[in-house]
Amino acid sequence: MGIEVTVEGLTKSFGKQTVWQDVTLTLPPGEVSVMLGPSGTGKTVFLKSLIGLLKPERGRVLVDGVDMVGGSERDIYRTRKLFGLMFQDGALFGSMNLFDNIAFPLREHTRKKESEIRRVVMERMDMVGLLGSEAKLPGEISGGMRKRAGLARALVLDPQIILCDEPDSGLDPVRTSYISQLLIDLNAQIDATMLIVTHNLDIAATVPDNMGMLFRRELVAFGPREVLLTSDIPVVRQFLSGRREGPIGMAEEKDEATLAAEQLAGTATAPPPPTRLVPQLEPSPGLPPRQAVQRRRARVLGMWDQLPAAARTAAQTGLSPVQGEPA
Ligand SMILES: Nc1ncnc2c1ncn2[C@@H]1O[C@H](COP(=O)(O)OP(=O)(O)OP(=O)(O)O)[C@@H](O)[C@H]1O
Repeated sequence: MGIEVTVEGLTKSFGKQTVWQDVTLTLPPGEVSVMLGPSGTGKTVFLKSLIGLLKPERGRVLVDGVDMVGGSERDIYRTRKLFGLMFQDGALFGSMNLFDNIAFPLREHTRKKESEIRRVVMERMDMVGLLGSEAKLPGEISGGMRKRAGLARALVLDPQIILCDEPDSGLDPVRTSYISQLLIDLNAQIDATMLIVTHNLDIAATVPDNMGMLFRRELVAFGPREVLLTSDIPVVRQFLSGRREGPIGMAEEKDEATLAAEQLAGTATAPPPPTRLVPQLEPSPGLPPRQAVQRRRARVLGMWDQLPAAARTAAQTGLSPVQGEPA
């Protein structure tokens, strides 16, 4: 099962610019979470802070008993091996074919024999639908294939936590649907804790168990998908409905005058949240059920009293796949 990631009071600045402050959340083990937020709100900086590549000034990131912010370099380096990272562009080496790109972490970090490396690489290439493309160079394949290769490479060290930075960037809607399904299928197969950073509304609606949103240097919300998808927090509504009306402007925040004009015109708010949610994706036929589903069900029922009424209503259908409604 994937490992829990606990973030406590995290604050990151570059010089005088605070990217975000006092971010606190827990990524539940084996569940899929998505972090949303307008461009420039520090989502990539957040991912890099989780693995200790960037150092926040305050707060802790606890992974398997190690603080990825203040722990020793030795502990951080060792714990980083529990993570698989998929960057926006796949971050592949242009001069290496796909096989060698995907084999790279195994050759770098393990003493496995070439025969074993071949077995692992082919298995992961099969998982992401790239068998037969071993000899291709990154420049010879499509953006979607590069992303899948990046994902295969993120998987070779059997990560217990997977971080994906904008898996949809540069992909058409159909390829994005395939990537969404692939992420759910991977979760069913390896039960890893996953955090996906994205702007994509389809991914947000169909993939995660939990969602969060960064805006104006704060974590606006983080919780079960039902809470965010039915939220009436203006910035969350605006983002999820993809409208201009609301607090997010072209330069992230609208100025006071624009907001006041919208209030006057009665266009300041996004439409109300939906009452029924688009169902979350299921693993493809033939794959095992996601183990996270039952754990999450128990977790959400445990916080039932604290959930807003709209989230409870939305959760009632989604949380009762077997029988009976949560009380
Ligand atoms: N190494 C760095 N040095 C200085 N500033 C940085 C550094 N890395 C990121 N930033 C700044 O931090 C802010 C957040 O950047 P980040 O890339 O995390 O945003 P994002 O939410 O991922 O954006 P997008 O959705 O457009 O990818 C930006 O203002 C960026 O310029």
